[in-house]
Amino acid sequence: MRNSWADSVENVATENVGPSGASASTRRSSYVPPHLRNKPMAAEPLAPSQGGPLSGFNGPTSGSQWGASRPDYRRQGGGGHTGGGWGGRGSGWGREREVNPFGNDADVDLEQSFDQENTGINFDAYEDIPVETSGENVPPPVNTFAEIDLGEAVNLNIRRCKYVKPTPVQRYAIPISLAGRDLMACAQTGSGKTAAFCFPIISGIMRGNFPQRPRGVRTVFPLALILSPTRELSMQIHEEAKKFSYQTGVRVVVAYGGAPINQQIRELERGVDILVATPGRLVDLLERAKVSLQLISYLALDEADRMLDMGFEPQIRRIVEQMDMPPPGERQTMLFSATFPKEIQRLASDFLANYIFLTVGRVGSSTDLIAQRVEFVHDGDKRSHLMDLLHAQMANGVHGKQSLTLVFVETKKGADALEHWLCINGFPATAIHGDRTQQEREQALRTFKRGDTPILVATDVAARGLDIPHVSHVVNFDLPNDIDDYVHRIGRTGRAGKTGLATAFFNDGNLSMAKPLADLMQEANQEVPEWLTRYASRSYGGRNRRAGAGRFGVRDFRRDSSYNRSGGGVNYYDGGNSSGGYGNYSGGAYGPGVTSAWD
Ligand SMILES: Nc1ncnc2c1ncn2[C@@H]1O[C@H](COP(=O)(O)OP(=O)(O)OP(=O)(O)O)[C@@H](O)[C@H]1O
Repeated sequence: MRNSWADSVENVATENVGPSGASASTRRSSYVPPHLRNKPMAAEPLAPSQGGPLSGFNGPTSGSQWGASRPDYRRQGGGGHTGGGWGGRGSGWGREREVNPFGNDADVDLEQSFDQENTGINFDAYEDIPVETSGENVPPPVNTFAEIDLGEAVNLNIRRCKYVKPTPVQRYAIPISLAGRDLMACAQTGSGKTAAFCFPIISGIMRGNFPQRPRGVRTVFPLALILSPTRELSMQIHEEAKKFSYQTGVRVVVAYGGAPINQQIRELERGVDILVATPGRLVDLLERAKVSLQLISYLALDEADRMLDMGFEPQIRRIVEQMDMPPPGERQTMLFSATFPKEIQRLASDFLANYIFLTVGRVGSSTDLIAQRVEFVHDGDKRSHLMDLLHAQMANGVHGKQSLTLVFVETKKGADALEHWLCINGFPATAIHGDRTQQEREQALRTFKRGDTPILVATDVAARGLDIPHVSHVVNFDLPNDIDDYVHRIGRTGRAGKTGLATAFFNDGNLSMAKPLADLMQEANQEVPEWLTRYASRSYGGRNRRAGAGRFGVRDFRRDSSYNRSGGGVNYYDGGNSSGGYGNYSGGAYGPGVTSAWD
């Protein structure tokens, strides 16, 4: 029996994070799940018996790791999966047929080698990108996928994805992760971070021998957990991870709020290796003892700075530190984002052990692929100004299925009102925000992606991570209050080496953004209007992470002279190196992020 959407209402309430940052579920803090009862909080984890993330990957040149087949362990736990054929890679799903995530494309071009260019991706755009690593014994980067031993099944999927060579963040992050190292990675929007954490996790699970999962319980024991801040981003990561793990025998399941939890539980019970989840729904599943984190060997936080800011931190700490997940050092932890304020780095370091800090491109910078314009527009003139932009786009043929426009506004009400106004003025539009049902949110994204409604009006719920092809123009109808949010918003265009345009409407209500915006545009070699420079030079205050930051924003906070670990001042970055020029970071005040329509 399928659950109705009404069933999920209660779960939505549980999932949503209130302005205080506490979810309904976190308030039920006295509840102890059955599998944790009579146990100390930090239960001793069942360490992977061999081949786990810390057990000696010999580096990209060490030959194949693919001798042994995977043990048939999944039928012990979850209780739901009865099909055979879990053991072999590429053996499909036993009696359950694995859906081909590539559709009809699955079998094309598999003979082609990685050397053959077959996509329109402009990798030259990334040629001179500055890269910096810090930490001990940083593994060297690779230049090609062929240099990395990800296994034949994953290699086939990389070809099916038409990835010809690794992006810069992948070149550095994948060898680091395959070597079992913890990683805090900062790379520009649209530069392929999802694959950078998925590939090592999938190949690690394929390579590893993990302990048998307990029999006779209905709790499931994933081996990897990927957390992301929004439902749509979790769904997207799930879709990507399914492609990367097609016919590997690695099973990926997603759990997010706003959708029926019972359906997700049934899906989990059929077996799960990699769980992709939003924090609120995961806490719910943990409290119901449907999921145990005892066997987690890999933890990835996408949009990690967002996950650790004021809105999410308590939930993340609860999941990572107060349930049954193995501690840092016994699991491998990877944090990824395009922005990483120093205060967040400091918090994040609690989750990591002897980690490597990697920056590809200037930390928190926008990519040069995005042409940025800023225009002075009074609030009352914004609609007609937007209309002018849209008419000009149409006149230039830049409108329609191949040329989507994403318009960011500050409030949910504002999103609804602008969507309505655009529609009645002849511009098919849709909207996405936190007050819409999950069905409506997904429908809005679908019609936008298809180009049926080539304009999407969105709150910040769509600001991070979403990879929507053909978004050619991002309009900041209302500017955010935080420059990092601006970076993520405009990053919905100019992805994977393609170019894009971002237009911001600025007025006296955005004074605190003047300086960070002018600095950011300058960094990205954009033309800064004189009037904005004048506003910036008046140096309005405001709670901005980047206010006062040096030219290249934040870098590894351990490099600060004030950083002192255990009073010993351990120098964690001696082994680091950099290519490309970084200026000196001169410190920046991080203020609390503005929580809005997040999951
Ligand atoms: N090696 C590659 N070759 C070609 N395309 C790639 C490669 N790696 C990733 N991509 C594509 O690049 C696009 C952006 O990737 P992804 O969504 O992982 O970016 P991201 O860095 O996570 O962005 P954001 O910071 O916005 O979350 C996707 O469409 C993805 O399929």
